[in-house]
Amino acid sequence: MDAIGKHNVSVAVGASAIAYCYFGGRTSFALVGVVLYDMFYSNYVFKSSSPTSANFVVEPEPVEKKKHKCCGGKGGSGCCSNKKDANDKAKKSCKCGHKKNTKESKTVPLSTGFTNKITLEKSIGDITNSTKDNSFPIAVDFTQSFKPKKTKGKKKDTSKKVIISKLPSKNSSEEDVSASQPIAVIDPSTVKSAMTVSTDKLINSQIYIFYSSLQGASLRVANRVKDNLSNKVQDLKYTPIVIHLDEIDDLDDFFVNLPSSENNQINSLYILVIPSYDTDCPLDYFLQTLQENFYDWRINKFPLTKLSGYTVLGLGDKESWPEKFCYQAKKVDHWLSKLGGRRIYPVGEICMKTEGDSKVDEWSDLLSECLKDDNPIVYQYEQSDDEDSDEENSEAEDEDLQDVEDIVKNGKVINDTDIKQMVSKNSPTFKQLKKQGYHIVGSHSGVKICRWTKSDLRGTGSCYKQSLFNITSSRCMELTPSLACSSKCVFCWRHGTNPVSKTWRWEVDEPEYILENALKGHYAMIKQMRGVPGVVAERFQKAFKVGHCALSLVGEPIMYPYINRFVELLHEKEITSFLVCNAQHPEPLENLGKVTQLYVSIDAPTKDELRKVDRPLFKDFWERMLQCLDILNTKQHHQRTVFRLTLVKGFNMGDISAYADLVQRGSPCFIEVKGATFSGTSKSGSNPLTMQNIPFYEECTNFVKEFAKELQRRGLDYDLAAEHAHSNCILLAHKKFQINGEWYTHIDFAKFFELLNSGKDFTHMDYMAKTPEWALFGNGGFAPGNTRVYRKGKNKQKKQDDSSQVDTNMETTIKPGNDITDKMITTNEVKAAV
Ligand SMILES: Cc1cc2nc3c(=O)[nH]c(=O)nc-3n(C[C@H](O)[C@H](O)[C@H](O)COP(=O)(O)O)c2cc1C
Ligand code: SF4
Repeated sequence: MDAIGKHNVSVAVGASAIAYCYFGGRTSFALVGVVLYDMFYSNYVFKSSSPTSANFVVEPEPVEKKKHKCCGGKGGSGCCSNKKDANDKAKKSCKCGHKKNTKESKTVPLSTGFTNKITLEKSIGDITNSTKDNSFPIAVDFTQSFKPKKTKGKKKDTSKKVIISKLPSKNSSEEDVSASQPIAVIDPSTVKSAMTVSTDKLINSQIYIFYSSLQGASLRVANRVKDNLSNKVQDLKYTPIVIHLDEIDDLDDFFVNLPSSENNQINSLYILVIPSYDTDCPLDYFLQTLQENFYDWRINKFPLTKLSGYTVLGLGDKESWPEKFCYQAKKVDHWLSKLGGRRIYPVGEICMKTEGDSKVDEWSDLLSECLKDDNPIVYQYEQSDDEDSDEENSEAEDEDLQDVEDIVKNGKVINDTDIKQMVSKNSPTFKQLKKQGYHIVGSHSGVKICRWTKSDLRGTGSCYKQSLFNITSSRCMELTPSLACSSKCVFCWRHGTNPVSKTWRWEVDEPEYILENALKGHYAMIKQMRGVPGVVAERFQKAFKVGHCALSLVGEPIMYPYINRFVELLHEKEITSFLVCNAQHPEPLENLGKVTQLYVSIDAPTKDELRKVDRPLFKDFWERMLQCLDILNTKQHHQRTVFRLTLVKGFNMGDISAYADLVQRGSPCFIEVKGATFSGTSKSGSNPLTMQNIPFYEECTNFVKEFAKELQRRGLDYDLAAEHAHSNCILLAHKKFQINGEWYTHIDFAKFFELLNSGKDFTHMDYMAKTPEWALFGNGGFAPGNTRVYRKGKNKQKKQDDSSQVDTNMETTIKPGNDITDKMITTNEVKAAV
């Protein structure tokens, strides 16, 4: 308002006051009306006739303003406010309008009608400036005022927050709130409704009861909860479904995308029965995935808002783990709520040692009551949730920066805040692996004598690697420096008990320690063979000098951070290295040093099939595999490379042309095709294979013949080279290993070490050896010096047919039931050997 305006208002107010005192009542109101009309009219006429009015716009002379560098209110030497005014006083604010070094908080009425409290470090200056310039509307950035405050350095408030509330319904009173709803009514205005209110009845949802279990309690409890709910809540629309978390191929199917239902009309409600383990367990991976999803910018930050609700039932042992009682259940609850899930009932914490089933029933009864209640449930969104997430975000970033090197020093963990052992001695996984015959070395490595080592010791046959590559099974040690894997292959023997992870997240043992103790463990197991009938004395003796190390067994050896040093140590002891990797870790593959033979598992030829067969943890598993193939064809081209195909009927035997594409890309020296072996169906169902999925040898040979044809049709020079019919294994080799019409798929080990010790560069072409006649494709591949044994009553006819395969050059062998007692091993021989 200008000066004239202000003057008119004063006159009007004065006149009205006098008129009221003098005339009173209506007359004074009439007078005020006349004065106001005059004021408005004269102002309008004045303005519209002004030369600077909108009708007669006169552009002001452009004045070049001096460049002013804004200090943002911080002051400092460059700030104009440091210049003194005429009275030699420092100015309080600089030209940009920022108050100098003063933080003020004022309540500013905004034109929108809201009243917001904003920190005026910036805004006041803007307003002042804008007012001077007459440039409305005022540009006030108040978005900052809603930004969660950084809480770095501030101690996290870990005290529990009550975050479930019950919205008062029209006909409900305070008394209506039953014991099953121990929850305060909250002010709905504090609720972020976009992510909160469930309007649907909970009983109309499809209930999923997830569990994770190492010893079976959680499975039992999950079923108990299911039965209780089914019995107590008559109106449940759908029967609850119990699901093992470890069996879910892709957790995203449930925790990023919700289960698909008819036209997406059915809501889902999750109940999670979660045990706790202070040792490494599959839950660690589940928790890691939830956390990663929360921080993954590609994923909607609150994917679980579409759930009608969730609740967690924790199982634990309060007596033995008082400080960590049900800690993983609480963590699961935390991440589900962070992902937008609406907690419909508080986390149950049950000590299975002291409370058990009765407490489970109590918890599930109260949950039933809660499900029956058709009042909408509200999740109270707390601003502090955002603050926490900010803090955690920066913590997570810090963790990312933490290198494996930082957590290991002389094999000891130096930052042991949350780093577990992969397989600690008191864990159920350890016990299970022991039962399966593994010798666990340190906390993440294992050795096991495979059946071919035993068989070769007894002269009853050796492994396919002897036929194809010249490995002596009785001198071979099968070892893995990482019992954990980044896949959950359907044909894997581990049946889902081993730890899984995309990256190394455990304590690390030193390579020297692993090798020394692996050899000790291996020799101890060989020693146990001394009393086994049929063991060949010479082979037994030689077995105490390991000549080969198959880095495979279970798990993913290349995940071990010191894999290169470990291989070097093997070579120093003149032990060859056969490294098998699952094509999911391109970086360590690229950095891998020389190995005797480098395998890459190609478990399926297409993205879809690979997902089904390997159930990989990585989302970009296909790209990772292709990247690994490129590395084989470039940086690692000097190595003796092998594609390992494991054929599983109904999973990966359909698309030969797609396999050929991969061969073209990776250009391996050899392609080893092997029918999957049946390792039993797991109780948990984590291994879905049955005998129907195991191909017959004939099916494997047909596949390989077609494969060779397809490769040749593309001008790729591969052909059938060798076989080990007994284990359904056939070798396709590149024709560069065929010299003068003869195959050279075997390895000259002495030459390999000679080249290695020379320090010169060498390639796969420099240490090949001739494939013996018996190993060539079509000749069966049963190694001479062995006697084939059939199980009682099985294939009597076959025994006669195969008798021709038993070589006359046999080493001293003892067949079961054969009384060549003079060839039996004496105690002295054993002592000498050990
Ligand atoms: C090696 C080991 C570690 C455990 N660590 C914890 C723990 O840290 N906190 C806890 O509350 N319970 C702990 N427990 C107890 C289990 O969580 C409890 O027995 C649970 O019922 C096991 O469920 P499951 O049989 O489904 O695997 C541990 C049990 C074992 C064997
Ligand atoms: S890569 Fe090997 S250890 Fe890992 S899951 Fe597959 S078969 Fe098992």
